[in-house]
Amino acid sequence: MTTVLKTEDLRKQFGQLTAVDDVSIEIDDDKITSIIGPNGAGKTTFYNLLTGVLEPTSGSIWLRSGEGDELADVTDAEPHEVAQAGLSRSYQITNIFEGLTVRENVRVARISHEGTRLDFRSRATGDESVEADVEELLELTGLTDIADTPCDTLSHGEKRTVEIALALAIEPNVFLMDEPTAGMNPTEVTEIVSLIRELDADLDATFVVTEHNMDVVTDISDRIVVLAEGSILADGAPEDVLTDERVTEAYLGSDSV
Ligand SMILES: Nc1ncnc2c1ncn2[C@@H]1O[C@H](COP(=O)(O)OP(=O)(O)OP(=O)(O)O)[C@@H](O)[C@H]1O
Repeated sequence: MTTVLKTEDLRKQFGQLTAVDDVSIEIDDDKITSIIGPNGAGKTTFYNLLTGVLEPTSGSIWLRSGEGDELADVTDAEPHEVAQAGLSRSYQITNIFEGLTVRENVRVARISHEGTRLDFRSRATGDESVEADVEELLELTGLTDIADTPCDTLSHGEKRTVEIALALAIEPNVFLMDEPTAGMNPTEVTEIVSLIRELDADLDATFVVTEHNMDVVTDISDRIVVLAEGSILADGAPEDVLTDERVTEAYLGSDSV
C-alpha cells in the first residue's frame, strides 16, 4: 500500500463560510475511495482544491506522480501542472470536441499530453506510438466499435465514457471521477460501474470517486469518506460507514442524498 495523494489541514473559506474545514486525508493506491456527503458538504470545493482550480486558504496537498516517486507538494500548482504531475479529473463532458469523432478526441487528448505538435486531422501523422496509445485507450474503455462516430451523435452514457478515455490519456497516477453516473439510465450505470472496476484492475491509476448514487457507491468502493459541513464525518469500509448513525443523520438533515 502506497499513499498517492495526501492533504494536511486543507482549508477553504469563502468569506465567513468554511467550505473545507482542515481536512487531512491519505489516499492509498490499493483501494477505490469514494468521497460522499450531502449537498453543500464541500465535495466539489475539495476536488477543486486538489486539482488546482481553487487556491487553499491554508493547508497543503501532496501528490505522487508515479511508482517510485516521492510525494511532491502541489499546494500552489496550477491545474495544468497538477495534471502533468499525474492527477486527472473527469469533467462532465466539457472537454469533448463535439464535431470530432471519438478517436479524434482521444488523439487530441493524447497528443496534447505528449506535447507533440501534429495535425490531429491528418491520417498520416507518422507517429505510430501516439496511434498505438490511442487504440489502446479506445480498447481499454470499450470505445473501439464507435471510434469513428462523431461525438455529437453519441448518447449521454457514451459521452461520459469518452470523457473517461480523455482523462486517462494523460496517464494519471490518481484519477478523480466526478459523478461518473450522473444523468445515466440504469443500463448505462451498470456498464460504467463495470468499466470503472475493469480500469481499476487493469491500470496502475488510483480511482477516487464522488457520487450521489448510493447503490453505485456501495458497489464500487473499498473505502468511503463522508464529508459534512467541510469536515470528515466518517471514513472506513462501506459496511461500517453506511450504517454509521452520524452519516444517516447528516443525510437526513439535508434535502438530498
Ligand atoms: N465560489 C463560492 N463562493 C461562495 N461559496 C461557495 C463557493 N463554492 C461553494 N460555496 C459554498 O461552499 C459550500 C460547499 O459547496 P460544495 O459545492 O463544495 O459542496 P458539494 O458537497 O459539492 O455540494 P453538491 O453535492 O450539492 O454539489 C456550500 O455552502 C456552497 O454554497
